[in-house]
Amino acid sequence: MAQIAQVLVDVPTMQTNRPYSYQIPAAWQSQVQPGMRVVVPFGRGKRRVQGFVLKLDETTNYDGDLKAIDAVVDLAPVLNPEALEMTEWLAESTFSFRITCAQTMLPAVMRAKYEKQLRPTSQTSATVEQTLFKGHSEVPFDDAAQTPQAVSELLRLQAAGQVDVYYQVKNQARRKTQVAVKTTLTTAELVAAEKTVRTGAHQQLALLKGLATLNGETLAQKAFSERFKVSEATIRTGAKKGWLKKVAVEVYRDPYATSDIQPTQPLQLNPEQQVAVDQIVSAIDQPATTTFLLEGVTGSGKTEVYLQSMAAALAQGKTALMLVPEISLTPQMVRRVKGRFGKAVAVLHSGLSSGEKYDEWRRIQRGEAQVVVGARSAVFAPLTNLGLIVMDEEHESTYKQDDAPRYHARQVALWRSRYHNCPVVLGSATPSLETRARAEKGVYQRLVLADRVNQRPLPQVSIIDMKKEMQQHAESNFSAPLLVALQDRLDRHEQSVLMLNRRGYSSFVLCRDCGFVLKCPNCDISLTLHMDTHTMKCHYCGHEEPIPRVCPNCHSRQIRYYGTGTEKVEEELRDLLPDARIIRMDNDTTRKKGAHAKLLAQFGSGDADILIGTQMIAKGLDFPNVTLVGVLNADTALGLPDFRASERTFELLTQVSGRAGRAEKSGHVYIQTFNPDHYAIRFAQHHDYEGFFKYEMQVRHQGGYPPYYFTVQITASDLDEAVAAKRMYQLLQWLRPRLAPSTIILGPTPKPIARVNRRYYYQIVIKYKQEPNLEKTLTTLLHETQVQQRQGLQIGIDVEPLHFM
Ligand SMILES: Nc1ncnc2c1ncn2[C@@H]1O[C@H](COP(=O)(O)OP(=O)(O)OP(=O)(O)O)[C@@H](O)[C@H]1O
Ligand SMILES: [Zn+2]
Ligand SMILES: [Zn+2]
Repeated sequence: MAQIAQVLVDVPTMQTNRPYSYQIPAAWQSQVQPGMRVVVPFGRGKRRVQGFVLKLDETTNYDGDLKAIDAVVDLAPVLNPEALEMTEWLAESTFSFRITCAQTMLPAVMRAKYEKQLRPTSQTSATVEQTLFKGHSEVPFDDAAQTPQAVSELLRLQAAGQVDVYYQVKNQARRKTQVAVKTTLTTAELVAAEKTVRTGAHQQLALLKGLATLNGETLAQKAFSERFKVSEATIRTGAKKGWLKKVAVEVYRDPYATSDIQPTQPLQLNPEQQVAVDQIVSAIDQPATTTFLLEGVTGSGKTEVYLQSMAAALAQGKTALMLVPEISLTPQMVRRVKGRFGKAVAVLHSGLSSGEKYDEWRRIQRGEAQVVVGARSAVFAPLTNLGLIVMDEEHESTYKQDDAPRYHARQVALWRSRYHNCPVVLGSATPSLETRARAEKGVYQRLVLADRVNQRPLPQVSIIDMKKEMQQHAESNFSAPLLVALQDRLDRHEQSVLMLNRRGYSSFVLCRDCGFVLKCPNCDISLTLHMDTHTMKCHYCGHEEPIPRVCPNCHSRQIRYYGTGTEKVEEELRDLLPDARIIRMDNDTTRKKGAHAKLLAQFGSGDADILIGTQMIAKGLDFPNVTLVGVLNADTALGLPDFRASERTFELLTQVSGRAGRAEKSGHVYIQTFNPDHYAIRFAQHHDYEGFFKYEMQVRHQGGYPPYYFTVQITASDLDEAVAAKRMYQLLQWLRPRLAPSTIILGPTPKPIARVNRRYYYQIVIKYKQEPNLEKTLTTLLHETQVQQRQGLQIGIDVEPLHFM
């Protein structure tokens, strides 16, 4: 019998991938299994930490006395064998710690929370007692560590043994339970009990009759008292007399319980859809680990392809996972999947309360849900026997996590596909360049839906040159042609969508006369405005210059920060079109839970004529009566200091254009821009993804950017700017000799928003084609910087970062 457990411990300040051995107390030896969480003593003193059991051993080669496991948190493993194996791969490929990976796979409520407390020691001086503890036996660390000075003072006291930092494990996952009734008496005993009740006690008789119908099952107390018309007081009496027991039963919180989703039937596929479904289903049947790229124009019916392929997996007794960028933004998708698969569907996304998420997660873990729809972290859903993984809008950057482990859900999906031997479908109208390039090489199999369903044409797109418009209408957000089109839709009772691009607000300057954006002379990337230093900086190479007062290109004085808010746009539109009914969707109007879905439902039911919004309205919406789409400012994303700026702009314009004319009536799109000749805008005008792909690949090739190069970003942050900067320069010295001469290292440079949360950020970008030493070097870096983390400096490693800001 296993007596030793290998435990991955969670020590926030001293992470390691090496498991520690613990004795399993005799009483638990048959219970403890890999994948369970346990609480173990760690280090000296009374410190307790949480950990995951990785493995069981009969013996240990450790000589000393092994400490014993203190408590078992779970009654059954929370990480299955697949998840345990995945932590190892994920930690290696993202340069993070296994414990962080293990926790990422669980719903937030199940992650260990620690309360960090300061406690006095036997060596605490009287002054420290008075100033820090003020007579208390412990004080919260965060209260005491308000300033950098306070932190360094605490570190000094800790080093001198005057204070102890103490971590308290908290487990916050709570099941929701309900009181239910249950009887242990036989039918004969219940009948006998009836004789003991006086004849007038109708309620008690009803109670006994009711209990007799239960056949030993439990029934919620509320349902019981409604069904048999007995009061709670009578049930209490029954419990006293020993007729029944009150028990707590678990109930699931169902986030979609109140919604009225109509069941749907599979649609008759068109020939292109049929080809796609046939290919995918054949890979499910084989089974094969093929990765498909489903490249289908907006409104081509990709969703129906996903649904019918998923149905094929279910028909084989397998499960299906469908990833979507952010469900709260696309409530329509959840409805479609639930409509087709009903109760078999579990939904995981950030819009749910943590309790709801926990319940959905357990339904999946227990095999009660065969289909999972969810955002990024749903890629870890504990589905067994996977038959298909679908990733909708695969180009979306929300699939990449910003904090450690900095994983991309696509990478995890591909790993799981190999584990389960099942296909993956990556779907998009605008695939990421990386994905499309892989399909070109034959790594992914490309499936194309070239036409919209029912031969609907893609909308006509007009580009409006705002430099000319500005000369005529000065400061308006609306060009003359767009206004005419809006009025026209009002007259015809059709709907319009207006998008205001808020990405990259005011962080760059643009000439309103010639559209000029200031670029770095070395990198051909836009310079970013830094108001703190009043300079323009390049975030790739560090180049810096003063903010221009006149346009370097045309000498106009109309050079300014570009930007305008949704609220201002709404106001102006109400002036211009007083009769229009307008809905505004932005961060302000959608903060409340469910607000998104509500506003969209309102628009969908025809309660408004115009929907104004930020990027959040660009994607996935399928409203038949929308025939006009207007983009107020196509340029803001173009000005970002990021080599993906053109790709993002093309993608956004194509996606938002795709909202127009999806049903019988044809659509029209107006794109307002200061750069009417930019290739990203031209290709979007012609719905020409393939043309854009070829052109952009050349640009990337010339600039030495992905997918021709791999990139890794390393950031350092500290409360003290000098410490962060100095550490980055040391890091550069340390890295250079360890990496191949052909590898390019850019920086260090301060990050565009150099100071966030009182911390200063500096970054280095490594670009390489082949770098045999990378893995070893970065793993060493990860482990060595642990010591510095303790002193407040934080190092982050990001493989293939999606944002360079
Ligand atoms: N075979 C079909 N016959 C009839 N209607 C269909 C068929 N396939 C899909 N549709 C309908 O066409 C519309 C567009 O489909 P869908 O929303 O799946 O497009 P999409 O490719 O996901 O577009 P986008 O990329 O813009 O989100 C939907 O209303 C859908 O119900
Ligand atoms: Zn100019
Ligand atoms: Zn530069």
